[in-house]
This record gives sequence, C-alpha cells and structure tokens, in this order.
Amino acid sequence: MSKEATSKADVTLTGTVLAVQANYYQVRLNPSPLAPHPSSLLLCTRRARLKKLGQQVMVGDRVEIAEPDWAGGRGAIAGVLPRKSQLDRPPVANAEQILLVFALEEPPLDPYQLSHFLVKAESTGLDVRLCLNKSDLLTIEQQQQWRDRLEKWGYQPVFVSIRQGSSISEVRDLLKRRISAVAGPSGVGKSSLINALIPTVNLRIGEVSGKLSRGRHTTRHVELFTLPDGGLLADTPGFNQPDLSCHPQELVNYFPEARQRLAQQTCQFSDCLHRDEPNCAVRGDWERYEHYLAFLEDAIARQEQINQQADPESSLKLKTKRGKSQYEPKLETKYRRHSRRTEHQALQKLYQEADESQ
Ligand SMILES: Nc1nc2c(ncn2[C@@H]2O[C@H](COP(=O)(O)OP(=O)(O)OP(=O)(O)O)[C@@H](O)[C@H]2O)c(=O)[nH]1
Ligand SMILES: [Zn+2]
Repeated sequence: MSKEATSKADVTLTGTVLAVQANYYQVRLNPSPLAPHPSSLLLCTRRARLKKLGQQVMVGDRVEIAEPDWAGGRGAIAGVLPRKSQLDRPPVANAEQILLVFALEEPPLDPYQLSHFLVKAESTGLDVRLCLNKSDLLTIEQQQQWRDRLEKWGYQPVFVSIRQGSSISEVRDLLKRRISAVAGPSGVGKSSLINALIPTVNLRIGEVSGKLSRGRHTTRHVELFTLPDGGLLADTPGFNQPDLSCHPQELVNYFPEARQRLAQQTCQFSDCLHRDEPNCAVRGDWERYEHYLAFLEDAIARQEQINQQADPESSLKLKTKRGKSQYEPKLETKYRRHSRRTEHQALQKLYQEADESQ
C-alpha cells in the first residue's frame, strides 16, 4: 500500500473522547473493520497540527484516529468532527441535555436557587430535565404540591429516592443513548445517582476530600461515564455555582412559561425588557416573574460592565445611581486595574503556551 493510501485508511477510524487528563485523551472507538474489537479504548495524544490550529479536544468530541498501536493501546487524534453543541464549564462537546438534580429535603428545595440553576441550564440551549431526589423525606401530598408548582414553571420533574431505589429506571430512560451533563448543588445526591445508574463507577458519597483526592472535581480532569444501556454522562463540577451571563434581552427565553406567553401574544415594543413597558405580554401573574425581574437586574448590571470594558479608551463612564444614569470621568489607563477580561485573556494565553510547551 502506498503511504497516501495508508493514511487515508487511518482517518476512517473514529471514536468518542471519554476522558481528558492533561494532554492525554481516552477515546472509545466506534465499531470499524479496522478495530480489533468493538468498543476498544485507546489512549491518545493530539496531533501537533491540531495544537498549532488551536483545535481544542473535549470529552464528547467525535474524533478521527491515526496511527493506532493496538498492542500498546495508543493512538493519535488527527481530526475533530464538527460539534453539535459545546458546554464550556465544564468543557463537554455534543451534549444533548442537562439533567438537573435537586433534593426535596436535606437541603430543602429553594425555589429561587432552583430557578437560577434552571435558567442557567436553559441558557445552554440544550434540553433540560429535572430530577428531584430524596422523595423518601416527603409525603405523597407534598410531592404532588411540588409537581403541580413545577408544571406551571414548564417542567415535568422525575421524583426519585436513591435511598429507596425508587424511579431510578425513569432517569435511566431519560439518559438512554444521549450525552447528558448532570448538574445541581452540593449534597443533593448527584454522586449517589451516578452510582445507582452505573454500579461499577463507585463514586464516593458525601466525602468531599475523598472526591478531591480522586481528582473528580478538578478542572483539568473531565470524564464521561458510560451508562450500561448506552448514553454518556458528564458530572459537571463547574456548574455548581452557576453565574448567569446572558444578555438582558435573551433572559426571557430561558423561562418556559414566559416563552409560552410570548408564543401567544407579542409585546408592543420589540426591545421590551418586560418590566414596566406598556402592553407587555410577559409581565403578569406567574410565579417566577419575580425571579425574572431579579435576574434581569443582574444581567443589566453585567451588560453595563461589559460595555465599559469594550470601550476602555473612553474617558467617561456611564454610572447608574438610583435609576439615574450619568457620565463620570474615568481614571487614566495606567492607574486603572486591568479589566477582568484582559486578565482572562492573559491567563488563556499562559495556559496555551504551557500546553504547547509540554
Ligand atoms: N434521604 C435520602 N438521602 C439521600 C438520598 N440520596 C442521597 N442521599 C444522601 O445525601 C447526601 C449527599 O449525597 P451525595 O451523593 O454525596 O450528593 P452530591 O450531590 O454528589 O454532593 P456533592 O458531591 O457535594 O456535589 C449523602 O449523605 C447521601 O447518603 C435519598 O434518596 N434520600
Ligand atoms: Zn414585554
């Protein structure tokens, strides 16, 4: 075979990245006549060409493998197929849905915190599923109250008790054959759920230091767990204290019940922020409207900060005090602290250089 023919044959080998640790990628191969057996795992490096192009490789990525060394279980990632979706914190490619886990009790379900997580999850554009754990701590009536309330928010939660092993199969069905990311606050039972879904995983429960030493909750290590009946699951440490970083104008789209109102009626003004504008279709008697207003304030404040950073040479800055806006002089550049954005860019550059020098 000519050299060219060999390399062509190599790139027909494809797989999915299951884990990333430093500069190594664990790849599960797709069935192929070239692979010795289906579901072979290879430990891969990234081709220098991809590094030069700045092509990042994330868990969930579908990749092309070259130079397989079957005996040594090694290979090289030669290409990354186009992504259907991309989560940044944690870095996961091709996820289709977010499984948001909350507890009904211990800790008690806080509607505002739940709303915050839901909006953050919706802002990814992925499907959002809600799983409420520790149903053993609530009566049937109490569960029904939550069910009714959350249905008005636009969600059909799955109530489970991992302790009693109830309704785990419903969650399993939700996750079948899809890439999902699990998110939720601390202590709600995410590890317990993953253990129940994948008995071979054996994550530590309720032991923070144990988890840290295992490297589970560090940003350099992201892993997709393989579910017994197909599907991949990412445990998402970066999602634990979500910060809402959406544009004020977009926020409304992350509330299913507001989306529904907008589908039936439009606001008078196309740039309506749904606060006190006349003839607004969104403002009204729905439970989470208060949450919407609170998140909107944050989004507007963040947007103003971004606008200031986008125009760092302007000698005036817009200040809003008690609803009144006015321009105030800014300090000279050399006396100003570096903006968070430039610090972030500098850090990114450092990471990149460190990566390339390895
Ligand atoms: N009553 C009750 N307790 C549960 C249930 N599932 C988990 N727990 C308990 O909840 C606590 C927290 O469980 P974990 O699985 O560690 O929670 P986690 O969400 O992974 O927590 P972090 O790792 O801190 O994010 C443990 O003490 C579990 O035993 C349940 O269905 N019912
Ligand atoms: Zn409106």
